[in-house]
Amino acid sequence: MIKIRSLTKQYGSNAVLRGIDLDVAPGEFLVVLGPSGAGKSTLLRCINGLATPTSGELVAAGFDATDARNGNVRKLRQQVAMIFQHHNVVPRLSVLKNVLTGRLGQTSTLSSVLQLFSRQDIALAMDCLRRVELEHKAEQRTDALSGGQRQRVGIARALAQRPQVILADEPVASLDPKTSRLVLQYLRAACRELGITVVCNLHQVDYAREFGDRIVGLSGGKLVFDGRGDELRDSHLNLIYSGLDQVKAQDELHNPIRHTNQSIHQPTDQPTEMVLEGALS
Ligand SMILES: Nc1ncnc2c1ncn2[C@@H]1O[C@H](COP(=O)(O)OP(=O)(O)OP(=O)(O)O)[C@@H](O)[C@H]1O
Repeated sequence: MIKIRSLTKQYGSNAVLRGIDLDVAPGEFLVVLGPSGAGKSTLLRCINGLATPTSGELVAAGFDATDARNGNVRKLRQQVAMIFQHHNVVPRLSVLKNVLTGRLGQTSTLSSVLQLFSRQDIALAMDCLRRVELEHKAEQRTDALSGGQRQRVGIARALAQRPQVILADEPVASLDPKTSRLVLQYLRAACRELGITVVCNLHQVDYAREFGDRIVGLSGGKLVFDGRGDELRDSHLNLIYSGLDQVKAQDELHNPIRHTNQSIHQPTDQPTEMVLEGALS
């Protein structure tokens, strides 16, 4: 479902992703672990076209994610939904309307502008709300919900897109442990039932072991672990969380980054918030 080869991403002289090779199978729940600044968000942003890779190959849901042309990115994002740490729901809209915004990419421009949704879209949105057990809140304003409930609305919105892939960027970072597990349970159950592939960035090793079919560890922009939760040992965690300097030093020794030969993209990628605001205006 996702195929990544020799992927690099540089922001100016900052080499954030340094040669990622990764395959994610259809229906797999993959967790990405790594310290702050390891490049986890950048990896997800490359997968759904929010950031343009500097070099390498990246195919997601059948689309070439290195092709930054508008038409291609739009089609890619229809198939690759995103869930964010801060929910990114619109507080003043009802829960149902928030979920329906997941259908905007599939409706005509006029319908989107007028926020006209078909009966099928509304039925689909209600089904997505049922999967996160929030159908009884459909007509409530979203700002009346708790943080955990808002994140469940975020999951329902992603599901309403009917994507092949969901990318979740630290979806439980601002939630308490009990709520975090509940949210991850909803995400995993819905994706299992619908056969959706998930790539989920997490900071919590326990949740990674509990929910991930597979875990990859990212450190200094390189993958330093790839295996099942029960294969993840303390030595791997040391490499993931303390190995930043070693990984970079080894890389400079064996595979120096050729700043002169690469096309270096300036940090002009679209911020996440802008994309969402654009979809709702
Ligand atoms: N748009 C951008 N412009 C310039 N630099 C960026 C941009 N986005 C990310 N970076 C840089 O890329 C590096 C990796 O950031 P990224 O957000 O991918 O890390 P992360 O592993 O997701 O961290 P965290 O766990 O804190 O979210 C950081 O040094 C960051 O400053």
